[in-house]
Amino acid sequence: MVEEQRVADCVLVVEDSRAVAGWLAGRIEDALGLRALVAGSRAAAREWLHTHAERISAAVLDLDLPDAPHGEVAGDLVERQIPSVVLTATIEDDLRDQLVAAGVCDYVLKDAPDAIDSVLRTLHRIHRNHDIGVLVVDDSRSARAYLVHLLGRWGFCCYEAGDGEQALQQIDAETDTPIRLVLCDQNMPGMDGITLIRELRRRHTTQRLGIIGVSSHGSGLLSARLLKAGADDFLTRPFLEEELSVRVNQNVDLMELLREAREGARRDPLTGLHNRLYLDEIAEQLGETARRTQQPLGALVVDLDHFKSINDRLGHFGGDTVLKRVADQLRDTVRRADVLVRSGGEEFYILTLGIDTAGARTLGERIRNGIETLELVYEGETITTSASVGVAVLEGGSVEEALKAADLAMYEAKRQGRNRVAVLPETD
Ligand SMILES: Nc1nc2c(ncn2[C@@H]2O[C@H](COP(=O)(O)OP(=O)(O)OP(=O)(O)O)[C@@H](O)[C@H]2O)c(=O)[nH]1
Repeated sequence: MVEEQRVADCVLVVEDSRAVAGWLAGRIEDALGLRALVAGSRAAAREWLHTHAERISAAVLDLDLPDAPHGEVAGDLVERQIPSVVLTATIEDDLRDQLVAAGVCDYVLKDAPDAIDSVLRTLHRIHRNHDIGVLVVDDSRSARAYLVHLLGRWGFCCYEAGDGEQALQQIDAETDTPIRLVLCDQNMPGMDGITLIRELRRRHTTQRLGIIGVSSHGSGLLSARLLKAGADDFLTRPFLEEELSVRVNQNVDLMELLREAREGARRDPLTGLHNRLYLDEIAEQLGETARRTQQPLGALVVDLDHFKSINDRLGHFGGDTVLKRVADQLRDTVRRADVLVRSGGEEFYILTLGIDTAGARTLGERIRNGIETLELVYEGETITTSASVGVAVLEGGSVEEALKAADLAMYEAKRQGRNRVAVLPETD
């Protein structure tokens, strides 16, 4: 690792207009959940840098300050390797070149209608990038150093590999900041870029690992070959520093979106719990872990009683409120390692490893009691609810078999009068 990871939760806002600074600080705190440190002059900015440098994740800079009218403050930030975004009134080519050469990572036109959104997007990226490892693969030490330098401006945590073999080892090695993106040169002795990309892609999906191919010979055919081998994007040398940052950030954005979409598809939007799709995906592995480690697999099916009458009385919004509260209660009751799923409607599944029948019965009873004693008030009306809980513990069985048995037990609990726990098969 060549760049030290910075644990930081503040953004430095350097702006001499109090009104603009206050407004920016508010938006940063609301949108990003980061603390904004405000400085109205270069001297004040230096004071923050003196006392808080380790906590500053990024900075937003006004270049025209009473005690530094020519953007001198940018140098103070760059010197400390703090990624900076400049808010500027004009962006002539000269100024742009000057800013980029000074090491500023982005600039935003003050008067642009989406200026604040651009600043927030850039700050979000920088802050996020601190947790993203980028592996730079190139046989040229100076080419690697240049890329690492540019990526460091954007907060990335960089790793280096001098050839394909090293890159494959690095990808599989444990690192403090997992490698999520590879920048891979095409022309390397031994394994070339295309071969390495093919191998990386065989091992990892785009969602897990982004790959950008870098080539020195700008032929369209080579770019196409890099993409066909599995790269998500490519860069042709020589490139503008801005092109690199845009491509890298957009690829990381895409991975983030894919991850969010995937995660969202596996969550129930009402309660925020995992859903059936998630359970189906992990079921096989969970059963396999139970068998391999010879741990019993406990399944609990929790079904609310007479939930239809709650909907009939309170309407669907009222019913939804009850479901959310029950979900919170279940979340608070199970252990972090347990699997908790809203399987549909008013039914929830819990899967837990290494529990015996007595323990699972106790857990079922705790859940039943927690739901019965929930303090629920909806539109001034006090509501009570209860649940029937089916419990099954299998040794060496699958998740499906455990849930089937727990489901039968849940129906037995309903049959016996509801608001109770039933265990199947009865082994006690
Ligand atoms: N508010 C709300 N209701 C839901 C949701 N999903 C399912 N339901 C309702 O849950 C009720 C389930 O009714 P039933 O299957 O008859 O079960 P029950 O009334 O709980 O009766 P028992 O399970 O036999 O005790 C139905 O009225 C569904 O419309 C949801 O997301 N929100």
